[in-house]
Amino acid sequence: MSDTPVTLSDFQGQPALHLRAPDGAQATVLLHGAHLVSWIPAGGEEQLYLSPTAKYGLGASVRGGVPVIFPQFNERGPLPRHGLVRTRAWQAVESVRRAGAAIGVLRFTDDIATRVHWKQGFEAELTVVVGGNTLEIELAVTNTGETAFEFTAALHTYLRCNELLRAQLEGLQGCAYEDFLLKADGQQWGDVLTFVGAIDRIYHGAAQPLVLRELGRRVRVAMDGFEDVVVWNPGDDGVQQLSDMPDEDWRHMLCVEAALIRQPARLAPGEDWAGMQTLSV
Ligand SMILES: O=P(O)(O)OC[C@H]1O[C@H](O)[C@H](O)[C@@H](O)[C@@H]1O
Repeated sequence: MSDTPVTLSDFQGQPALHLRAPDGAQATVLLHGAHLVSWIPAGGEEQLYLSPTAKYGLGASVRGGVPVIFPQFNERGPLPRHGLVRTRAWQAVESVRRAGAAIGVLRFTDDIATRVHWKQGFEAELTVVVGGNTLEIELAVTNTGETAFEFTAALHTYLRCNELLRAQLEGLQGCAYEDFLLKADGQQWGDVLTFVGAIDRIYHGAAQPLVLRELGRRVRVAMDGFEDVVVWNPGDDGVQQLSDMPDEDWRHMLCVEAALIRQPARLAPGEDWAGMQTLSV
């Protein structure tokens, strides 16, 4: 029904929450991984990149949208790459409309499969708020166990680009970064980052918001609670190693990830943490 803010729908054969604000702004979140796969601002067009050859279903990590990374970023620790929750089913726990926005909340609780890798009790909650020209994504984590734990995390957002080679990312001036490809540290001198191919950097201490700009459009990316920003694109060579992305598509996406990597968060039993990424056009 058109005035229902959130409906359970089907996306590529997967159960998904479809959020629709009164002004027509929309977002779609798979229960699998609490993975956002689409965001269309009011009166606008799709702002996220989603690979047309993405894989879905049991155990798959979806190429594009917003993967939720927790409790370990990449291979920086003993756990599976990018953690334990992006390939698991979450539960839809709440859907409401407030102040012109549609809101969906999904939850994941530790289980026997996560405890095989990580013995901690935890609850992760993803809240998605869509309305007008804005999308808010909040990740909250609670330590529900008996012992303290540390974690790293990210909202691994794939922004859509018309042409990456003519796009620029602004707002990282002065930030220190770790370059994963060059295995070197650096510092961003100019305010404008442009792209010629692969990039994989973790920036620290970003001024906010960042702006991804290209001819005729721009997307702002603000962060709260996430201290790092990962900027990733596989480039021409790297994309050929990805079985779930067409070769030419590296020019149509840029990951600008709200991340917590350099300084992991530590939660004592009963404590919680939350971080938010806000996208706006
Ligand atoms: O292919 P995935 O496991 O989804 O990882 C995709 C990318 O994620 C992050 O951006 C990392 O910084 C990259 O090193 C990694 O290649």
